[in-house]
Amino acid sequence: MSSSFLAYQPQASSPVRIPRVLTIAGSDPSGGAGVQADLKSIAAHGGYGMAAITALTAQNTRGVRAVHIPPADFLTAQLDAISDDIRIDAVKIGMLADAAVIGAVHAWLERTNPAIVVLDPVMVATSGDRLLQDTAEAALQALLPLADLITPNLAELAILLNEPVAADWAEALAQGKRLAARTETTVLVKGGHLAGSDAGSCPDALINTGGVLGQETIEVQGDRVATRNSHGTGCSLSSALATVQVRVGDWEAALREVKPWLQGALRTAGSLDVGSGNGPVHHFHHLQQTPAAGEFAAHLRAGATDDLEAIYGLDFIRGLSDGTLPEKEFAYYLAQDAIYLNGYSRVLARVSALAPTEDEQLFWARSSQQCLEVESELHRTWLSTRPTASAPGPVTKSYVDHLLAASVTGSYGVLVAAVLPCFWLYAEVGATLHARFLDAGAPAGHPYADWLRTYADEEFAASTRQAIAYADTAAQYASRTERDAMTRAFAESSRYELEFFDAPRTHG
Ligand SMILES: Nc1ncnc2c1ncn2[C@@H]1O[C@H](COP(=O)(O)OP(=O)(O)O)[C@@H](O)[C@H]1O
Ligand SMILES: Cc1ncc(COP(=O)(O)OP(=O)(O)O)c(N)n1
Repeated sequence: MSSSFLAYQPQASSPVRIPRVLTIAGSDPSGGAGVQADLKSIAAHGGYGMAAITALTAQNTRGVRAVHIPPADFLTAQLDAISDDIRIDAVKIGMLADAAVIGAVHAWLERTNPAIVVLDPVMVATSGDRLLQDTAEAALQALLPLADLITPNLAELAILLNEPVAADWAEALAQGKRLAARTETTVLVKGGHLAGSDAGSCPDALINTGGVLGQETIEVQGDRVATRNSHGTGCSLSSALATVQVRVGDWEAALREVKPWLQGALRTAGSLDVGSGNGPVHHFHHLQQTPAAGEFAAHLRAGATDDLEAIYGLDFIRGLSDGTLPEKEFAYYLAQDAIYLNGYSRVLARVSALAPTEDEQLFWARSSQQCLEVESELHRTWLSTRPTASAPGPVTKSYVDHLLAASVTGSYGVLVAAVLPCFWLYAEVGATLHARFLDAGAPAGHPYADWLRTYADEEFAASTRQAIAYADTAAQYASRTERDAMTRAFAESSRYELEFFDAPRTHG
């Protein structure tokens, strides 16, 4: 047992390993804001989340349809049930709905005096719907001094000061200072709704007149993420700050940790594909470790290097290139290729069926059809004058079986990775062979000249680039486990590409 483990005792004064954070807020059934966002945000920062619900909203990403406020006594019952039993390391307060609810929260805070209180003075949703009755504003003002951190957006800051909304960042900071002075607490001024010449960035600033911060104003700059999926950013930010503050005990450090996370949550929000309005942010984006665009494709290509080198070293490839390949082996290769293409076409049809977008569905369906066309063209031309084996050889059979097995996993990404080497490695080998043929002066008597010329197909090269891009995108949406399975499926198919080129020598 480590000494730090022994030092840990579950007493009121003991160090906190997992912050127990209570959100007192409204419910958003669409999961993007309110307690639902808070609980995700708390969990995303390693906290244990609890929720006492102040109000039920009927809302989605397009707006709020209705609000139901249960009796304030019942909120008190929820709060007491928690504080009578559980040590609360931090409290985040969100939608308070009306004066009776605020009264219940006010009384409970005074009774329990939690160590950390973050108050997000939710008044109006971004959709424009009111989340606090205007008759409750005085009660809210009275609650502000009980918080350790207040996190108003620009509109809320203006209402709390009874002033017009700040026209720029400098004015917002001045308003923040006035609110901090009046409430004698720390204020986080948020730049999410900045307009005009300041709208290019998204700064936030901690302001405090009472010496809690290192300086009176601490600005943390941030890039503005171009997205409409910002539903619940305020809720997510305030509950994340409450959670991290338990661990680090310093508002500036907490903000510097949370802000990049929130930017990532905004950047990846679109991948959630939730709703048709202002969608939610992706609270758990950091767990997915999404690869950057092109990164996964580069990883696959690097993994195929050895197989490609081995392909170039094969007698079959050398013979095809310099024209010394025995005709019998070429015929075997063509016959097996035709059999393979038939199976491959069926697998591509399955990829099309699993595709998440219409563009991808069309691409794979077209590729499936083209495979059949190439197969019948092979029979009509190259194979019409050569004896053909109608049974699949052992490599052809194993390769197609591997693809069929990948197609029953049900994962689009795994299947795309499995079919990709037949595009990618084939296109690279083809381009190299064609270039070698041209470098040799395209000798007229070369027995495989016509075949080598087919490798100069720009349409196939373009399809290959598209297939690689689709695999790369699929990896960005995949879990780490699925990406590993994609890597394995690609590697196995690459190996079969190598064996397929060698099969005429070993089985032909
Ligand atoms: N488009 C954006 N890009 C980056 N950060 C943003 C964006 N919109 C909001 N934020 C950040 O989200 C947090 C919430 O800000 P804001 O939108 O002003 O509050 P609210 O969600 O309460 O209206 C702040 O840290 C702000 O800087
Ligand atoms: C139940 C509930 N609480 C709060 C909000 C407002 O969320 P917020 O994080 O301030 O951001 P917007 O979604 O308004 O941008 C809400 N909508 N519902």
